Amino acid sequence: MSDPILSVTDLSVRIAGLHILQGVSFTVAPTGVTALLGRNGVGKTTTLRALVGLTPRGGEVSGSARFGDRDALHTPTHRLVRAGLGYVPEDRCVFAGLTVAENLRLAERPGAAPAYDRVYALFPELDKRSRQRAGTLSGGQQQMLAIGRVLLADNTLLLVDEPTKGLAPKVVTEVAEALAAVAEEVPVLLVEQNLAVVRRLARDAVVLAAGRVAWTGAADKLLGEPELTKALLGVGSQGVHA
Ligand SMILES: Nc1ncnc2c1ncn2[C@@H]1O[C@H](COP(=O)(O)OP(=O)(O)OP(=O)(O)O)[C@@H](O)[C@H]1O
Repeated sequence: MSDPILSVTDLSVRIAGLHILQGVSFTVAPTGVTALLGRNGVGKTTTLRALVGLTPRGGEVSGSARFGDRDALHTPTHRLVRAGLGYVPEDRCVFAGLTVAENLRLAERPGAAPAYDRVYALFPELDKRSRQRAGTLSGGQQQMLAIGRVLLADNTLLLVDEPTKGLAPKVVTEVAEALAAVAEEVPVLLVEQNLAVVRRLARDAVVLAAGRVAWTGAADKLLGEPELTKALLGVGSQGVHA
């Protein structure tokens, strides 16, 4: 098997006196989608934020996260971004007062030609709405803008946090379809609560529990065993279809 694109070893994060991650180790394959799963509040977002150097001020991070020839935990965020690490945060973080086109322009990287063709082929809606203020887009359109922004550059790994959260079922399907297309080009570490989306997209799964990795393996194996799914995630997987 090819080398992982990301190898996380013994990642620990303490924030505000809480030992949230207590020695998390896992790898992300260089192709396809790896789902990072776990019950609410287990530390999935904390993991992604630690990987991109966005742990809240005062938080303590230790361990290592090998990304290419770097340790992501000891590399400033802007260098990681330049090295091809794309991050789509949970709250989307679009600039509400700016237009769609302006949001995209801000995401251009100096010295690299922005791939507007790729973004508009995947999300034609962004092209149509280029002059609309991002704050007036629907939740699904804002999510597309947040994903579109990272796709302007040639990334080698995307970290995507709960992209379907709060979206209507039809829009969940649209976003999942778009991510499936994205994942054909670039590997994705995906935090996702919607197991239908996980089933649709993920080949590999990593499950966090009590600050550690509780299970890793094939996503379809996890979701194909209702008792395992229930034990690890606290929810059933039956009747889950994207
Ligand atoms: N800045 C912070 N200050 C205090 N506690 C925090 C902070 N950030 C995260 N936590 C706590 O750390 C734990 C993990 O949070 P995190 O958001 O990583 O979980 P999660 O698995 O992504 O949850 P969810 O599935 O609900 O989004 C939670 O108990 C949360 O309250």
